[in-house]
Amino acid sequence: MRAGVIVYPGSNCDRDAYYALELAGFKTYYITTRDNLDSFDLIILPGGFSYGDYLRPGAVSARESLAVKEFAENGGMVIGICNGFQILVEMGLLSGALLQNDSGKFICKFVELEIVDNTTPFTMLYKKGEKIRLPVAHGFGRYVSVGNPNVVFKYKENINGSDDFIAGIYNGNVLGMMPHPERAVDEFLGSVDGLKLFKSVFEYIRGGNR
Ligand SMILES: NC(=O)CC[C@H](N)C(=O)O
Repeated sequence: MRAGVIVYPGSNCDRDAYYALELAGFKTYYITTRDNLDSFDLIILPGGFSYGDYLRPGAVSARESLAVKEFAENGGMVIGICNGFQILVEMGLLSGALLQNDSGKFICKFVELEIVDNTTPFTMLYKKGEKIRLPVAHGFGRYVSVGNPNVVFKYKENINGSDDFIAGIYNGNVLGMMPHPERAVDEFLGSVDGLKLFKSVFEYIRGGNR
């Protein structure tokens, strides 16, 4: 199973994502938006400050990620984490918007989350209602929903003012989430709760559901 981690100018979680994907069993590659994506089973848009977060976080990257959009629209699996989630929303692949935290401050800490939906390709190895601990690190994580997004994760405490405590949503084959599962895949990182996410999607693809 082949996973591609898109490296934008300003990405800073690409190596963490690579490490997590390899642990879950993927053969992983660093790629750019100009690479051919046809041979990949999964594309990751990692966290960071792509294009310096100008004009809004994810705004510039979204407009140079047409190949990712096409990949997702053809049914390819895509995960956007933190800045990657911001890019997916700016691309219109996921609904809503990610605005500045209600505190106006950057938040960097472990938070508790609830698995709201374990029927997705990304969460099928978790239990419904399971509580997990993942780190967050964002200044623009306040999710404002438009329509009825499919909620996958909720914060236990509303750390950033998101509508309905929403921390992550999905739409078929596309997942976006503000917390960082790739930074919680080994005991020395303080939590292993993120690993099951990458293993879930690995198992899903291996089952021939691509
Ligand atoms: N860790 C990240 O991906 C940071 C996300 C984003 N640039 C923000 O500050 O909101």
